[in-house]
Amino acid sequence: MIHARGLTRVFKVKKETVEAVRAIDLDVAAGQLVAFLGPNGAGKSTTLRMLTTLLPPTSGTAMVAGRDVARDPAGVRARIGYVGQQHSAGENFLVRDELVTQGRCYGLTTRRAAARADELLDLLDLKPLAKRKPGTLSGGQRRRLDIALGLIHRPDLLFLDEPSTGLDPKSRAEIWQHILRLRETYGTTLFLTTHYLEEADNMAERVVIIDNGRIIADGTAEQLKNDLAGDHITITTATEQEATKAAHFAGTTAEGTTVRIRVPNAAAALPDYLRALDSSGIKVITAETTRPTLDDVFLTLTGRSLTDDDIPA
Ligand SMILES: Nc1ncnc2c1ncn2[C@@H]1O[C@H](COP(=O)(O)OP(=O)(O)OP(=O)(O)O)[C@@H](O)[C@H]1O
Repeated sequence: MIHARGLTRVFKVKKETVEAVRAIDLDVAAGQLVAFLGPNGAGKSTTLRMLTTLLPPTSGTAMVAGRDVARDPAGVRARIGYVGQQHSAGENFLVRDELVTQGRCYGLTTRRAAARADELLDLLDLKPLAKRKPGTLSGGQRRRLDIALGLIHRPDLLFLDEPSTGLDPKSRAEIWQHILRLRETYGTTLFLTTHYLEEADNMAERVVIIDNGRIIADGTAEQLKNDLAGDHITITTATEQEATKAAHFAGTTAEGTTVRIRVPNAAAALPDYLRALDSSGIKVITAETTRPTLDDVFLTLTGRSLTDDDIPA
């Protein structure tokens, strides 16, 4: 559904050159749900804008929904939907009328546009709001309308830029329910960016991480966590000397009275580690095991946290 090779975008701002996206290769199969992650300024939006024909690549190629983004942008646009960070509905029409009007813009007959509007109002639980103006909807309702508008022409592939950002936790959960439901109903391929790592971890079947314009990891969340981060065992001891000794056993260093070690399977490794410490006379006060997060994956790869807002663009 997406095949990009050497996709690159360079911006020239006065005398400065910004390499926003650097020669990325990306293949997404039909029906996949891919979460595209990266810190601020990593190149997510620029990639999305190139794949959706909103921005021409500086070099490289991309076939999206079977069409070339450079040679046949109109063909790409007819086959994809794009839900950007800005709202897609104006304020002039009521919700259902907006859907019908945008359907007509895609060349649907009034009858077919109306039928499609009703189908989407149903799918996205917007039926009771059909006669409201978009400006009167809540944030979550408005986002559902944006998604409905992105789907009006039955695209095979839907791009969503930060679909859950700015919503309260309940509305975020609802948006995800709807995203999963539309995938189940239509088999739509979904490519989305998100800042919420737990969402990517729980919902996406594939996670692609971009940093500094380059793809640095690509796989299922489980694969990435197992291969690149591993489990952790954290113990605390009564004294710093004991912690230093306990850390030495595991080939690491202690922080005060805390020792944190990385192992492939923490639940299996913990009993042996505790026995070894016990037989050396080291008294362990607390012990816990933790599974890694996608942030641990990013930390391993870059030495920085994905959730760190201070990461320079
Ligand atoms: N029109 C532009 N002119 C100059 N530089 C740009 C332009 N658009 C993006 N950039 C730069 O390209 C880099 C990538 O930006 P992009 O918006 O793709 O990042 P992002 O990963 O989407 O970030 P965020 O999560 O903050 O939206 C940044 O350094 C940004 O400042």
